[in-house]
Amino acid sequence: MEVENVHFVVKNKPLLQEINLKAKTGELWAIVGANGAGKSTLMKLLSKELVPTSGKISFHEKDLKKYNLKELAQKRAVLAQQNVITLSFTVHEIVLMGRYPFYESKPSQRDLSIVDHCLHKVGIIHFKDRMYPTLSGGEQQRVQLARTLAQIWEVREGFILLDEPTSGMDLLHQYETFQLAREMMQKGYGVIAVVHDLNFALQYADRILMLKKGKIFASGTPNEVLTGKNIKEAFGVSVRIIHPDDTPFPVIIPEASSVAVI
Ligand SMILES: Nc1ncnc2c1ncn2[C@@H]1O[C@H](COP(=O)(O)OP(=O)(O)OP(=O)(O)O)[C@@H](O)[C@H]1O
Repeated sequence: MEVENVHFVVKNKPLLQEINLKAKTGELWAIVGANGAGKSTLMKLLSKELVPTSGKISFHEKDLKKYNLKELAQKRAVLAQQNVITLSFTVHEIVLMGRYPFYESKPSQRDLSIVDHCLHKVGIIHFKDRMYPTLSGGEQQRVQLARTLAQIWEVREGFILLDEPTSGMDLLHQYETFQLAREMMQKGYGVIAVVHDLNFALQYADRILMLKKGKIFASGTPNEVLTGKNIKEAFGVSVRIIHPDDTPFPVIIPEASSVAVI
């Protein structure tokens, strides 16, 4: 997935400017930045929910504009930031929606077994017959993750776009979600995820794109991008980055004295 000099403007207000990104399959990109930096807007452009005002986005070397939605749905899956569903669908029905691009009127046995497999994978098979609106926020998020996986499960060189995939999840499920994202990446998928927790980004991403006020502030490996200086400038928080002997990655700790009490 390649983004070349993309700008996105709404009512004369530039939300994104000069965005460049080249994400390959077999790579996990984390998009980080303060609230309002433009992360979700970029994810919407990557998923074709929005169209750039100028610049170009290509997917597998073809202009994203030239894909129809079904074709795109068979190659990439999106977990959006907001997934409000109040209708009385069961968990199974929601996850089966991930298979819609692959069947006409009736799901095949294969579709149904992929759905079960993804429900197992995300640890929610016991919710299969529950009504979706009765689940907690974190549980609903796991259902949406299972739907996203079900959509992409048999796609070769597919892309998974995750906008805050762990929002509402407890610590264990956050870890499991990032492990799963890495597992998918190792299977040959491309993964691009908006990540708020910089320690998760540091631990799990291959590459990081840091946005500030709609522009790229830094891009590169976690160690290159997640420096104390960059974090201070992009988030307004001083941090200490420590290197414990018993972890293979550094740990970012906010300096309490630098955070203003609201
Ligand atoms: N349709 C719109 N019209 C005007 N402003 C918009 C529109 N959509 C988004 N914005 C603004 O663009 C900026 C970027 O929004 P975006 O949702 O991409 O931020 P974000 O980095 O994902 O933030 P968060 O971390 O809070 O989810 C915000 O200031 C938002 O208010």
